[in-house]
Amino acid sequence: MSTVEKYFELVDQSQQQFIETLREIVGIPSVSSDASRRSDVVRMGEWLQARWEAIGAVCKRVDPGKQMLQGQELDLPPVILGQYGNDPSKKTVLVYGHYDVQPALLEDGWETDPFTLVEKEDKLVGRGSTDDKGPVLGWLLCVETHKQAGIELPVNLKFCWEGMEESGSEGLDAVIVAEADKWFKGTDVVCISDNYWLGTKKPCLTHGLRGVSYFHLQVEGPGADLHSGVFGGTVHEPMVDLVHLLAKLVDNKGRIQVPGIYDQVMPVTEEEERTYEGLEFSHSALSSDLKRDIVIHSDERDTLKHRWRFPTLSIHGVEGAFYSPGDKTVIPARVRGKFSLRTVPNMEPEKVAQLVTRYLEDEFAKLNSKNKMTVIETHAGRWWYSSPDHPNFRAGARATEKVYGVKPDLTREGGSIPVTLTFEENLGVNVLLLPMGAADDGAHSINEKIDKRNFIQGIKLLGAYLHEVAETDMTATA
Ligand SMILES: NCC(=O)N[C@@H](Cc1c[nH]cn1)C(=O)O
Ligand SMILES: [Zn+2]
Ligand SMILES: [Zn+2]
Repeated sequence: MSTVEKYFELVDQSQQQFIETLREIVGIPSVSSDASRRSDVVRMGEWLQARWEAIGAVCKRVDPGKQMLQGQELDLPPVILGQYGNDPSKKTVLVYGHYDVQPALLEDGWETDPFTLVEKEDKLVGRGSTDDKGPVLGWLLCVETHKQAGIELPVNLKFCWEGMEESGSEGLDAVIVAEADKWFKGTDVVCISDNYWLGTKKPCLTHGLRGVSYFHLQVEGPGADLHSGVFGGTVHEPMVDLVHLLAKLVDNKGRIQVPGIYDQVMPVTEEEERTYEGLEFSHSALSSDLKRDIVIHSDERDTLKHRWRFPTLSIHGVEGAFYSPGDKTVIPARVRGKFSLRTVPNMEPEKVAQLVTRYLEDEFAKLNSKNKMTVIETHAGRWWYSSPDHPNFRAGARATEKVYGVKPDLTREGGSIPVTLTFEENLGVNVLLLPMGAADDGAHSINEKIDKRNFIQGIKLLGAYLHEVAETDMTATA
């Protein structure tokens, strides 16, 4: 039996124990966007540091500074840097993941408490199970299992765990820039497990991500909320202005209405057209996931293009609006609409912000409103595109074949992990995205889950990848 097979066998034997550990960390509600949960985010980072140190990793906790959140000044959660092994004859792999999660409330529609991991048939349901606690834990369990089995890790492992990814990775870029020639020195390749398969059956490797530019559109009117019976029709209502402006941003076919926004978008080439062929992706599976057929496009390739390589604009919510049950006849005094654009090659965030702001100012001027409008860009992360023709991807493909017995699809992703580009640019090495979860996991949604199979096979995949990297000449071109 080869060392990798021995590792696989031990992973299989440890399944229930691995699930219990996932249960423990899903139970830490590390929601980075909620000031009242900040101590839980920090606790989660400290949990990871303690567990890695317990197996002999050398860790460094970096506290990246402060932030203002919900009117409070808070310490940003720690970035946990670490190193396991320091053998100059081995390659060094840097892995990244995030230990914070999206908010989740039972009343959002969860069938069970979001922060209690529930085993439901073949699923492990709980906030963070797939995004990104399952994969982050996967790396730890992979190394712990090697140690327990007496199998030498074939590479040196560096890691970087952050607690602000779901809130724009505030503070992280500065840490990476500062540590590029220090903590991260000697890194040969980077691997990130924080995205999903295209479908539910076939694994994939990912070589592109969209960027994200997030905006708050604030409209301020009277000094306090007003009675609509007394003031309706006699004052400029902030909500009326806001709804009008939000409706001007995008049409119901997904076409962004901001002039100039498509000018920087790279045209589709014939070579790119071919990359959409033969992928595990279908509208019927997508509609069944969505529980209703609400897909805009009729051609599957168009859906993928609008997910991967065209910009999109989504409206997320309105702060300050009346949203409780009942019929309160209020005119809200100040409202903030929140929306974001997903950006693609070759869009520049600065240009996007300029176009969006100018357009909203022009549209607001047409309203002749006496309210005050402000456009605030709260965070922006850049898109990333890389050629999959690199030995790091070949190592990922071989590992996938070993675990799943199929060649992985090559995909891009509609979501954003801005740190990917920061690593690539500052460390000058290739980055592979190696997802663990499947398309129907419901990341950011209610009832988020990871299939037991993906979790367990995923832990094997991460280990197999490290063994493949060790045997791959990272300087060889195809
Ligand atoms: N798994 C990656 C992910 O979910 N990324 C977030 C990043 C983000 C940006 N702003 C807030 N969160 C995403 O929405 O793509
Ligand atoms: Zn994530
Ligand atoms: Zn996420």
